[in-house]
Amino acid sequence: QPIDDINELFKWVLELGGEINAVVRHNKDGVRGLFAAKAFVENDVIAAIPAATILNTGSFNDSFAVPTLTVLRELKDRNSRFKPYVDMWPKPDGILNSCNMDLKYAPMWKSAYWEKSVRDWENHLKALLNGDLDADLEYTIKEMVGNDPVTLDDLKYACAISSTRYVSSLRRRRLIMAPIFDMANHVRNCTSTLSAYDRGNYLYFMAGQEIKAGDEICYSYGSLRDDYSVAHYGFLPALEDPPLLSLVDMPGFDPDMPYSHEDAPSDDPFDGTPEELQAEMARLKGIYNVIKSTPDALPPKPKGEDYVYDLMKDLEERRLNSLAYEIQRIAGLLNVKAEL
Ligand SMILES: C[S@@+](CC[C@H](N)C(=O)[O-])C[C@H]1O[C@@H](n2cnc3c(N)ncnc32)[C@H](O)[C@@H]1O
Repeated sequence: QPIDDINELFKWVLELGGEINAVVRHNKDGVRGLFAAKAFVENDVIAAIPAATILNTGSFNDSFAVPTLTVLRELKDRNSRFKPYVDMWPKPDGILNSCNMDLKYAPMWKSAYWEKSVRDWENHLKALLNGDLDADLEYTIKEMVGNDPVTLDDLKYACAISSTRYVSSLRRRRLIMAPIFDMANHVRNCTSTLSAYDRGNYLYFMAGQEIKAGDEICYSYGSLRDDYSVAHYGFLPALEDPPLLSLVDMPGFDPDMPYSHEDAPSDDPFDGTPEELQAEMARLKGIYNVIKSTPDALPPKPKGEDYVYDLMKDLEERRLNSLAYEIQRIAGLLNVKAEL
């Protein structure tokens, strides 16, 4: 995630009437992020982003093809009016989520749900490329990008860019991509907010509390569980204490219910009658044993050689730790010894 072209982006946003009280640099983990250029108190404006710089990537009801093709259109258009913004998007090797994860990693999920999800994304994007979905789509590839050649990798990249960067505002119920704001990295309990898009033609990014000059500015992408965060954003959030079960390992997880940030699963620890606790402990042990006994699909690699491999192994370790923690907690309630 380079920062060479950041001045062009800032210049463009300011020329179009924006205000930016932040700078972009890499944080201690090497991740590009947004940092306070001055001290803020609650409700101070971190950035005022003019409407003319915001990319509208479709409605909540549109298919995945709309944000994907909107981003692809701007990537392919040499005269895009969003060029200073497009130039700051991560390059294909600097972005990862289910849209562009190589299928060789799919078995590393050790979860039927997530493995299917990654394979489904590839199949959707292939169907989009082949025109198999045209009759069901809001826009076809040709309608959006004309005669420029389009590859599966182009679609995977555009899909990953849009789905890791769009946001919605309370008033304007669209998927929108807002420069500067979208440089803020995730912190689960971050209090900074995005205005509803109801004051003038600006989207305001506002401090949720005091922020010291030079501190990294965060935004909460929601209550991301580790597995959900890897699938949708390609990173593991800060470790929680006590550890949180992965989304797919939670007692109420229903593979047929789409996940919604507004209705995120509860963090309240499971409780019930001794029979219910016994059943829950057995369910968790079952998952734990399946993960432990599933052989790795890829040969071991030294740490630091392959980002995706390391990420998937770290996710597996976190999953096992959170399962072990929860099994032990329930065993404590039942006054029995947890055998793992
Ligand atoms: C909206 S962008 C944030 C800005 C991004 N770092 C950039 O330079 O373009 C979302 C992406 O940033 C990265 N990211 C966000 N929060 C992160 C965090 N807490 N730790 C590591 N990477 C994070 C992930 O790659 C994610 O897909």
